[in-house]
This record gives sequence, C-alpha cells and structure tokens, in this order.
Amino acid sequence: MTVPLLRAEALSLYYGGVCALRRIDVEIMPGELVGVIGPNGAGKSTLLDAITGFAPLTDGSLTFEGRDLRRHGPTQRARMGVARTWQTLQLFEDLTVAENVRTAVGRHSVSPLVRLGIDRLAERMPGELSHGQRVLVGVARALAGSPKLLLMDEPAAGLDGHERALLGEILRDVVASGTSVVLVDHDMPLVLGICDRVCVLDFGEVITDGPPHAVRHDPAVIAAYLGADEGEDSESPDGSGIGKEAVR
Ligand SMILES: Nc1ncnc2c1ncn2[C@@H]1O[C@H](COP(=O)(O)OP(=O)(O)OP(=O)(O)O)[C@@H](O)[C@H]1O
Repeated sequence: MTVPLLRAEALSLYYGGVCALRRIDVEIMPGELVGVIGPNGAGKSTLLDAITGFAPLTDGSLTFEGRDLRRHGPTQRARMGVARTWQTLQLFEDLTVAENVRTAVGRHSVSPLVRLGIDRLAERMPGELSHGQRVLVGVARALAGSPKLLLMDEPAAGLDGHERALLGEILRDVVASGTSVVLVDHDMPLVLGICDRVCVLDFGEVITDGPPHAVRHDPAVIAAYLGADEGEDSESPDGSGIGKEAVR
C-alpha cells in the first residue's frame, strides 16, 4: 500500500473566535494533483497556511513522509520539501527574474525557468512582466528547491484562457515528474479538468473529497455554490451547476 506523502487528521484552526478549519482530514499521495475548492472564506488558504506552518494549528495531527510536521517551523518544512505560492504574487521587485529564482535555492540556476519555457525572461525585472509571466516566475521559484509537495493558492486568478491552459499543462507536467501538487483555485473548469481528486471545503469543513466527475455532480457541492451565488452571477461553464467563481 502506498504511504501518503501528507496526512492531516482532525485539523482544527481557530483565529481567535473564528473557526477557519474544523476537524479536517486530508491525504495527499505521492505524485497526486489534488484540487481544493470552496466558496470564499471556506478555509482553503488557511489549510495551505496550516500545512506550511504559517498559521498555527489549534488541534489535530499533520505528518509529512510519516514525520510530525507540527514539530517543525515554516523554514524547516520548506527544507523538508513543502513549497507554496501565494495569491498575491510576492516577487522581489528590485531583483531580476533569475535572481528571484536564486533566492529560493541560494545559487544561480535558470533550470526552473527553462523547464517552464520562460528562460528568455531571466534578466528582466518583475515590473516589466505581464501578470501571466509573473505567475510563471512564482511557480519557477517554488519549483527551484525541487519540492516534494507544491501548494498553490489561486494561481489561475487573472490569467486569460490561453495562460490557464498553459498553467494546467505545466501542473500536469510537474506532477508527472513526481512532485505532488495541491491546487486551490476558483476556476472550476481548470480544477475539475486537471486534478486527480478534488476536496471541497465549506465553512472550514470537508464536505466532499473524490474524483472530479463525482464532485461535479455532488448535490452538497452544488448546494454550497448555489447558496453562495444566490443573487449573484451563477455562471456554470461546465454545466455542473457550479459557477466559475463563488462569492459568499
Ligand atoms: N488572519 C486571520 N485572522 C482572522 N480570521 C481570519 C484570518 N485569515 C482568515 N480568516 C478567516 O478564516 C476563514 C477562512 O479564511 P480563508 O482565507 O482560509 O478562506 P478561503 O477559502 O481561502 O477564502 P478565499 O477564497 O476568499 O481566498 C474566514 O472566515 C476568514 O475570514
């Protein structure tokens, strides 16, 4: 039996009186691409922060390759192979693209840029890049340390259709190379189209966890999104009843 790369059991996280995660169970297998979706405020970013150690857990167990992650801080977790990209792209604006990648590995390496087909941008400054190019530089920087697990927070936000398709191909390629990926995004066609499994959060709880075709038609998921979209744009590009973006 394959051992999970990451195993979270009964994770709970409170911000003061706000319960952001309530007894969450999640497993990520080696080489698996797992989508995490849910309406605004469902706890998706908090789950990533709990795994990286940026937000302290209130309760629960969290292991990575069988090791207790709660004993380690964010820097140690990164060294163990956990990498993350952020919703707000945090590039060093006064460093070139190549230098930005270097900050992740501590040595000059353009290979992550070559891997993503953006090595031509190596000497450019972040301010000269399009939003889509900045996203790819963020991915390249996260991949520079050869992580075992890559956590991505809304990488498709602000990308056009072509860039989203390219991002999807890149993520499948990353997974094929052996890195597990957790993809948090509101883009349902992207998440349901490329992920092996999708975990759905609502009000800090896992309401469904399964393959995309099952999640797409799950009444609890549709209810969470339709409830969220009531009176808002309830566009459903894939005919699932799930809008592309859900705003609570
Ligand atoms: N630093 C914080 N302090 C207090 N409450 C917080 C903090 N960060 C998040 N929360 C609350 O925790 C809950 C989960 O928020 P979180 O950002 O994880 O949701 P999300 O699913 O990522 O939402 P979105 O799709 O809008 O990014 C929300 O109720 C949010 O208001």
